[in-house]
Amino acid sequence: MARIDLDLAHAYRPNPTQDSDYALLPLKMSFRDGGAYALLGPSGCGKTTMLNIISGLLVPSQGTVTFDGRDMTRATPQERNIAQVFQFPVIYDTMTVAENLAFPLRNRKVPADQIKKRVGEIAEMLDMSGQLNQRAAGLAADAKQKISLGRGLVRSDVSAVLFDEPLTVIDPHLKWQLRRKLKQIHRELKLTLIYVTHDQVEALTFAEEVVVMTRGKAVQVGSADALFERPAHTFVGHFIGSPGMNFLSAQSANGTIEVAGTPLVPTRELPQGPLKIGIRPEYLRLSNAGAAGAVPAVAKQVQDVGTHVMLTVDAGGSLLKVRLHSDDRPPAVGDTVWVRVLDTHTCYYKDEELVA
Ligand SMILES: Nc1ncnc2c1ncn2[C@@H]1O[C@H](COP(=O)(O)OP(=O)(O)OP(=O)(O)O)[C@@H](O)[C@H]1O
Repeated sequence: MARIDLDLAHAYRPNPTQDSDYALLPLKMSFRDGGAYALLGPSGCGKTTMLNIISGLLVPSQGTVTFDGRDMTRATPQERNIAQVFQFPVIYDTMTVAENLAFPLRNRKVPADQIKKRVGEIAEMLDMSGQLNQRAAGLAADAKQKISLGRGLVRSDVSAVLFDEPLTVIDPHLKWQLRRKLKQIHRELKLTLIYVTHDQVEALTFAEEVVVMTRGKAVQVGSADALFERPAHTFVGHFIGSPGMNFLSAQSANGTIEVAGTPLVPTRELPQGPLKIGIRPEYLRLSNAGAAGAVPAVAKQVQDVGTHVMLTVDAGGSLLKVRLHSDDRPPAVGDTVWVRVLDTHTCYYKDEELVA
C-alpha cells in the first residue's frame, strides 16, 4: 500500500489557455496509506480522468504523481502495482470462481497454500464460499461483478485498489449490501481504496473521505459529516443532501445582516458586503413571528413524504425547503410562517466559498 500524492493538471487538448480547456484544473491532493476515498461528482467533472492518472492509464499533461514520495508520473499500471475494478465484470468465463479469484495471485507466483487461504477469506467476505467451484460462465451479472471485486481485493501487496462505478450492474438491494460489505472489507484488509461514483449515497456509505468534484475541480475533501455540516462551497451544499442545502442572498453591513428584506443580528462575525447564507432543510425551523434570526415566508407546498412533512416556502422570492419536526404543525398553503434562518448550523458564503 502507498500514500499517493497528486500535484498536477490535465487537459486533453494541447496548449490549454482557459479553465474550460482542462479536464482537471491544477490541484494538489493526498490519499493516505490505507484510507477509503470516494471521488464524487456529476458526469464530466473529471473523476475518471483523475482515476486514470492514478492508475497510470493516463499521463497528466502537467505535474506529478508520487507513491510514497517516489515519482510515478510515467510508470505503467503494472509498475505502480495497482488493482482496478471496472463498471462491468472482467473475469474468465471458463474458469471457476476460485480460479478467477486466484488468478492475480498465481500471476505473482504466490505459494499455493497462501493462495488457497486468501481466496477462501475473500470468498467468505463476499458471501461466495458456496460458489467457489462453479464455473463463472453460468453466474448472474451481479455474481460476476462480485468476482471482479474479489479479484481487485485479493492481493494484499497492491499500492491501491481503484473502483470505477463498480456497482452499476448490481441490483439495488444487493448494491446496498455490497456497499456495506466493501466498508467492512476495508476495515479488515486496510487497503488504500479509491472509489469513483456519481451517487452520493454510495460515496457517503463507503468512504472515510469524499472528494467532491465539479468542472475539473476538487471543491472539498471531507467526511460525510463535514460535507453535510460545513460545505466548503455552495456546490457541495447543493449536491450533498436530499434535497440539498437552501441558499438565500444576504447583505452584511455594520453588525447586521439583511436576509429576504428583514434585518437580522448575526450570531457570528461576518465579512461586509453581499453574502449567501446556506441552511439545510433539516435545520431550518419554524419559529414565532419576529423571533431572533427568523424571517417571514409564505407556505407554497406541503408534502407528506411518509417519514416527515417537507414544506416549501417563499422567503422574499427565494424558495426554501423546510423539513418539519414531529412537533411542528404543518401550515396551509398561502399561510405566512416564520422560519429561523440564522442559527448555529447556518453557513455563510462569499463568492460561493464558505467564509463563516
Ligand atoms: N479521451 C478524452 N478526450 C477528450 N476529452 C475527454 C476524454 N475523456 C474525457 N474527456 C473530457 O474530460 C472531462 C472530464 O471527463 P471524465 O470522464 O474524467 O469525467 P467523469 O466525472 O468521470 O464523468 P463520467 O461520470 O461521465 O464518466 C469531460 O469534459 C470529458 O468530455
